[in-house]
Amino acid sequence: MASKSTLRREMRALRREHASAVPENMRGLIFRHPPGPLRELIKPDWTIGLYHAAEHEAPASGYARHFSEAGHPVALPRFESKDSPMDFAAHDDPFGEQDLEHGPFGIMQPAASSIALTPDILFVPLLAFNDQGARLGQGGGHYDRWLADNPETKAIGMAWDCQLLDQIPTEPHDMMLDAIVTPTRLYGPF
Ligand SMILES: Nc1nc2c(c(=O)[nH]1)N(C=O)[C@@H](CNc1ccc(C(=O)N[C@@H](CCC(=O)O)C(=O)O)cc1)CN2
Ligand SMILES: Nc1ncnc2c1ncn2[C@@H]1O[C@H](COP(=O)(O)OP(=O)(O)OP(=O)(O)O)[C@@H](O)[C@H]1O
Repeated sequence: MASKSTLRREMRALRREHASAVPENMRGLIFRHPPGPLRELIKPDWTIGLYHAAEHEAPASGYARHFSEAGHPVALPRFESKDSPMDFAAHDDPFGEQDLEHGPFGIMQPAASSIALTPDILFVPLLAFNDQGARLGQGGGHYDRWLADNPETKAIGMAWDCQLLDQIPTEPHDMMLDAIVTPTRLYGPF
C-alpha cells in the first residue's frame, strides 16, 4: 500500500482536479443538507461541528446554513496558533460569515471572542476514505486527537466521490468515521 504522504499528494491532486470541474454556479446546489438517515441520528439539542472548506474540499457551508435554520448551534474549528490544539467555537452567522476571521492554515475561523462549544456530531474534511469508515486527513492529527478526547461525538466525513479508495493506510491512533457523505452516496452509518 502507498505511504500516507504519497497518498496525500496524489489525493490532493485528484481532489483539485475533481472539484475544479464542478461549475462555480452549481456548487451551491451540492451538500445543501445531509441525507435523511443522518438527519435522523441528530437530536434537536445537538451542537453541530462543521468546517470552513478550503478551495477544493467538499463544501460545508450549506450544512452550516441548514443546521442554523433548524435551530442547532453550529461550531467551527479554531486555533490560537499553528501549534496550539484545535477547539470549536460558535459560528452564528452562516449566511454573512461576518463572525469569522483568518486563522492559521489559511482557513477562516471564529474570532477569539466567540464562545467555545463541544460538537455532539462533527462533520470532517478528508483527503481519502474507504467504505468501512477509514479516513486519511491532512496529516496534522488534529481531528484524530480531538475525536480521541471526545469519544461520544459522532464523526461524519464529507467528500467528493473520487476520494473513495479500496484501502486506506491506518495507524492505531486513526479514528474511524461513523459515516461518509458524498454528492451521490451515503456510506454508513456504520
Ligand atoms: N477546511 C478545513 N478546516 C480544517 C482542517 C481541514 O483539513 N480543512 N483541519 C484538518 O486537520 C484542521 C486544520 N488543520 C490543518 C492541517 C494541515 C493543513 C495542511 O497541511 N494544508 C496544506 C494545504 C493543503 C492543500 O493544498 O490542499 C498545506 O498547508 O500545505 C491544513 C489544515 C481544522 N480545520
Ligand atoms: N490521539 C492522538 N494523540 C497523540 N498524537 C496523535 C493522536 N492522533 C494522531 N496523532 C499524531 O498526529 C500526527 C498525524 O496523524 P495522521 O497522519 O494520522 O493525521 P491525519 O489523520 O491525516 O490528520 P487529521 O486528523 O488532522 O486530519 C501523527 O504524528 C500522530 O502521531
